[in-house]
Amino acid sequence: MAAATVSKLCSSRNLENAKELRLKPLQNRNVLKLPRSFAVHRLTSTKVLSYQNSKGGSGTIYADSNEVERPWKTSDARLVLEDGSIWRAKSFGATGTQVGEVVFNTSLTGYQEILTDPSYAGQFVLMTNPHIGNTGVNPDDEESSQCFLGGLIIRSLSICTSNWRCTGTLGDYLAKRNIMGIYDVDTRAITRRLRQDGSLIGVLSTDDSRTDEDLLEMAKSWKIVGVDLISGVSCDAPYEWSEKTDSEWEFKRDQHSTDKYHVIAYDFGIKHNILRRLTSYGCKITVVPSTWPASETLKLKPDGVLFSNGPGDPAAVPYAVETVKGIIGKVPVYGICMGHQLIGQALGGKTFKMKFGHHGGNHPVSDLRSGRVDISAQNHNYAVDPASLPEGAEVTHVNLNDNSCAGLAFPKLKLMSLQYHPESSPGPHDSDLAFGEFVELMKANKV
Ligand SMILES: NC(=O)CC[C@H](N)C(=O)O
Repeated sequence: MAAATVSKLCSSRNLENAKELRLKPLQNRNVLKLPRSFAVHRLTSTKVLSYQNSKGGSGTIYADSNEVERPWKTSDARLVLEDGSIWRAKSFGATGTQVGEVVFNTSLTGYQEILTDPSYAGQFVLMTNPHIGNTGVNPDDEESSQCFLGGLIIRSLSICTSNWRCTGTLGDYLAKRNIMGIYDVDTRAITRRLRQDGSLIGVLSTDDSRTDEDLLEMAKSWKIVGVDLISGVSCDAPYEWSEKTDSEWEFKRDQHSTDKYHVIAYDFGIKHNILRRLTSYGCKITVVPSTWPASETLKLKPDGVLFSNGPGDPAAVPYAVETVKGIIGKVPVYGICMGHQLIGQALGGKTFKMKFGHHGGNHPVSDLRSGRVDISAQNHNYAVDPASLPEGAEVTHVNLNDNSCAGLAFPKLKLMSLQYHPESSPGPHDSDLAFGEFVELMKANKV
């Protein structure tokens, strides 16, 4: 059908009150020009235009996406998943081609803290909250000095920012850090696919010269299991940390210890808020690289040792497990996420890869000792198998969504660990008291 015929059809008297008009694919022109009397309201999907004409009639026109002239960008990026599915999207941030594991995160807020969480190295984060970018970015919400993740996948990119702390847009922020982002993609459908089939590797590309088959091959041949990712995100040399939570955000003003406990914090990809919360609880912290020997740590005679969060497969970093083995039983220790998994292995237990993991700020966790339920922030794809743990190790917390192990203690070894994030950032603060528990563990060991 030629464009002229389409115009005639649209403006014909018969159609003035029409509610729906279906167009066959245009053969001669690739642009559909609507007659003046039709003001296009919006493009509700790539195939649907809603309109209102000057006579008060309104309705919907269906057309093939590349036959409609639109004032905004058409899809210029592809996400090719290892199952062969291809998702067309629009790009923002950096351009290029990137491979990674796709995980979905159910947090409603905190995208900047998620982007700077080093535990996402090697992964694309898909936000299930459809509206992202509305609060822009600011200098205070950084959880590390860099974005280590592979890319960001969102449904809708906010066209404006509104927040009193905002100093820039999400798009500019990602472009500056060379991180790819895509939007206008069906994030619900991808999430359902991941929930059904488990984690999938994907390739994001804005490069038209790469074929779908080429990108699929790239996705299929890439591996994340068995790869040491912590060495790529850890610091190079030890450093001191002394920054507390900013007084504006501090919510437990009077309860913190005034004693100073010296904590050595192993940086497997540590989030700043773990360091801030420990400092607020009265700790003096020395952060050390992932390869820092246990003997050097013990020489410093710390009051306690923290094993941090970090990306990737805990079974792929035997050197870190050896370090943990060399320290537990000698000083009080606290493990968070990757740190918890390494402790599990150091005790002789096993870790396994979950179907699609836990990522989000709304996971219920039960403390089996008190019966208390916390809503927690989580970000992990692996878990400790409690059945593999030796006698003396106790499961202290379980995730109420799937009963997986969410916390461990070994009182004789003065050891505690959590699979989730008591420091939140982003997420609820319910489990903040765990930092106090660690301080109590160090206190009891001192007297
Ligand atoms: N946040 C973390 O420390 C993640 C732990 C580990 N890399 C996992 O995915 O299970």
